[in-house]
Amino acid sequence: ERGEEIDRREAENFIRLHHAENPVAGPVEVRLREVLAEIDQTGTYTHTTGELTFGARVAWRNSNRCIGRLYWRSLQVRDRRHVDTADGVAEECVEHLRAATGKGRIRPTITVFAPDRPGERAPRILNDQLIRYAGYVREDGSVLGDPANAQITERALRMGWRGEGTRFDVLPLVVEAKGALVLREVPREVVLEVPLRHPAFPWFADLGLKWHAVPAISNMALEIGGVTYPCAPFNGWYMGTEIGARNLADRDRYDQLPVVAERLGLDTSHDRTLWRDQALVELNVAVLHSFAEDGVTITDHHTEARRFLTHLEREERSGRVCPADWSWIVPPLSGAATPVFHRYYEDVRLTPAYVHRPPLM
Ligand code: HEM
Ligand SMILES: N=C(Nc1cccc(CNC[C@@H]2CCCN2)c1)c1cccs1
Repeated sequence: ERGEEIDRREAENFIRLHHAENPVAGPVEVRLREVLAEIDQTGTYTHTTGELTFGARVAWRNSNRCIGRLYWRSLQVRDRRHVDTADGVAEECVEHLRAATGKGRIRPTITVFAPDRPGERAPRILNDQLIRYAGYVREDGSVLGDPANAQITERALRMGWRGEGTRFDVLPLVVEAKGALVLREVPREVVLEVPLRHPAFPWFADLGLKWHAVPAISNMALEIGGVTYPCAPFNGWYMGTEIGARNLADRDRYDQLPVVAERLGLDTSHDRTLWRDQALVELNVAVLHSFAEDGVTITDHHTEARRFLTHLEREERSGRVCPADWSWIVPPLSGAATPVFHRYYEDVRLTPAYVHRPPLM
């Protein structure tokens, strides 16, 4: 079958956007004629590397749930559209982590693999992120590690993988392409981690908590001008609250608030003592302090909120709408203590875009 028919209007809109914002790309009519002719002949068209790079950056600029868009122009784009085997994709994901991590100076990077082609499905990474901690479900239903990753952990175990059995076992990549399913360990040298300690409480280090430096999303598709790239892992750096207010705090994640509150000597007998809130703050202080002390890029929610409003004002000065989803932009800790809380946004959907892929059946 011809795969989904490329929407000619989407293609034309994107080519016009590219030329409007990049005059160096030359006369738009010439490129438009080429693209529309290629669609007529083959049912799709191939982006130039320049178009792909611009498209990936604008898709970030259009991401209405992202607070970190101020640096959208600096996204590093690794054009790997010629890579379409499971082994090739796994290898390039490892190289992506090496390139993006540095020694802690994290570089926002995306690797774009082969798109869906008429008659040939694109490769897919089954992990939600390139670096994830295993979640082992035990007989009594409790989970050792990250409960959010129980399903992919189960799949990896069924495929023969074995972890060390700690709370922070890095999962292998599971990649599917051309009907093959491949398991690939992520080499330790490309997995930078930060052990968590607190500047004022020596006992904090004894909790044995740590987190990985690089968040790299591998379960979203990149849509540019009617072409879908289902396999396009991208990374930035963390905002501390993601680790301290969600990953380590949520009850269906590492559920560490009661542990931290106990060690703080708080009265946890009633919510109204706000023991959860006090534990949250100290957990987030520990995350920001540990990353900064190890020279690993991270941002706090106050700084990031200010940067986002700077970005929004710049976009409006450029005559563009800056779409934003209030419920995702406002941080999960101290919302009203940040400036992004105290205003409205336009939650429109623009393309190019990063979209959630339909779940694999
Ligand atoms: C450079 C530093 C960056 C920071 C600090 C940042 C921060 C964030 C945060 C905190 C979220 C909400 C995540 C959640 O609550 O689970 C988010 C969402 C998002 N970010 Fe960014 N981001 C950054 C870079 C990027 C880059 C490089 C891209 C893509 C090229 C990107 C695309 C997105 C998208 C698509 C979402 C929404 C995800 C969804 O709908 O599930 N961000 N960002
Ligand atoms: N800092 C980051 N955080 C981030 C961005 C997009 C998506 C996610 C993961 N979000 C999924 C979780 C689980 C449900 C709601 N939040 C994290 C980045 C990840 C990749 C680039 S920036």
